[in-house]
Amino acid sequence: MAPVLEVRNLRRDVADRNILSNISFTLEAGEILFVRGPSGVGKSLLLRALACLDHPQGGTLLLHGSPPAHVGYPAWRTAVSYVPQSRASSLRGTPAELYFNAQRFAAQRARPRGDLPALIHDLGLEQVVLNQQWGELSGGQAQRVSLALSVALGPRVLLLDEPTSACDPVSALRVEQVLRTCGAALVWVTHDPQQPARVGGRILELPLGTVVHLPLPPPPPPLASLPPVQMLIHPSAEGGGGGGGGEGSKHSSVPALDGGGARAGVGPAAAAAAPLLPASRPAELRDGDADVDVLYGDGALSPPSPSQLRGAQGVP
Ligand SMILES: Nc1ncnc2c1ncn2[C@@H]1O[C@H](COP(=O)(O)OP(=O)(O)OP(=O)(O)O)[C@@H](O)[C@H]1O
Repeated sequence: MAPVLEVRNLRRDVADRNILSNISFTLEAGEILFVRGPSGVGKSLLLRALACLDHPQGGTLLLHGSPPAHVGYPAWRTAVSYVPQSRASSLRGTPAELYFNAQRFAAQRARPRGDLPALIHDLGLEQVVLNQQWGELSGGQAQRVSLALSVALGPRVLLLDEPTSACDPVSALRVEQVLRTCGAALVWVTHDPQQPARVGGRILELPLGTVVHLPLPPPPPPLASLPPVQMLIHPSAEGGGGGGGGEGSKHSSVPALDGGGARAGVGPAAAAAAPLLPASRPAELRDGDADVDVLYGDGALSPPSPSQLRGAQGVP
């Protein structure tokens, strides 16, 4: 059977400068490939090419044996989901609205979803973050919420650009555990020298593109043994006194989703694409944006219900 993702001799040039060449690897379902290399070597450019957000200057990409043109670009970006390092400053509205709106993309419809409230819990966040404005969230909160939304949308491959860069050490452990068990194959850019050994998998070393196998990691500590983040901030919260978040709140109700008429500014793919989307973006890479226009052109959206957030089925 064809691997989930196959990359052959990928080349990336920017402004007539060659950044990457001859990058090749395959990724099977659920596999983890860390990407390491010095700052500026081309890690983000690699992820963007894998997500078909930018055109590579050479090489072949295959998803289950099919090239992007056969899969279709919106379907490719749905299956191979890029999670940028930091939230796009253009994001408006709340994470719940963004998640709900993303599900209205044609390529996203009728796909199985993960349990978003459970992911929020496992990442050490309170459910209320789903209803806060993006601009009100801290960098670390926004990073984990973005991850939760991306995992809940159930991609085959997650492209992670330093997913723990804004996290405290306990939150980073939570992110690692959620990601390693989420079921998607992962391409994971990291600058943390210990992270690959903690999580396991393989390492793609840039710029040469050498792939190194890692020994099996020790079993991770159970999530329940990690202190909830709110306890680290407010030690007096021990015992769960009414906070409604953190470890004690897995099954606490999702707060009322009062959309308030605010609409998300962009969908996840468009948000990811924002920094490098010149007007001259090739037409074939733009077709996914039609959904964005539909999304913002069709009036006020109903706020998502708790059951919509929870999803009917597990992540594939
Ligand atoms: N839109 C662009 N225009 C011109 N040069 C760019 C563009 N995007 C990236 N580059 C250049 O390409 C190179 C690789 O950038 P990239 O962001 O992929 O590096 P990186 O390995 O992810 O770095 P870091 O670890 O610091 O995030 C850098 O020299 C960068 O300046």
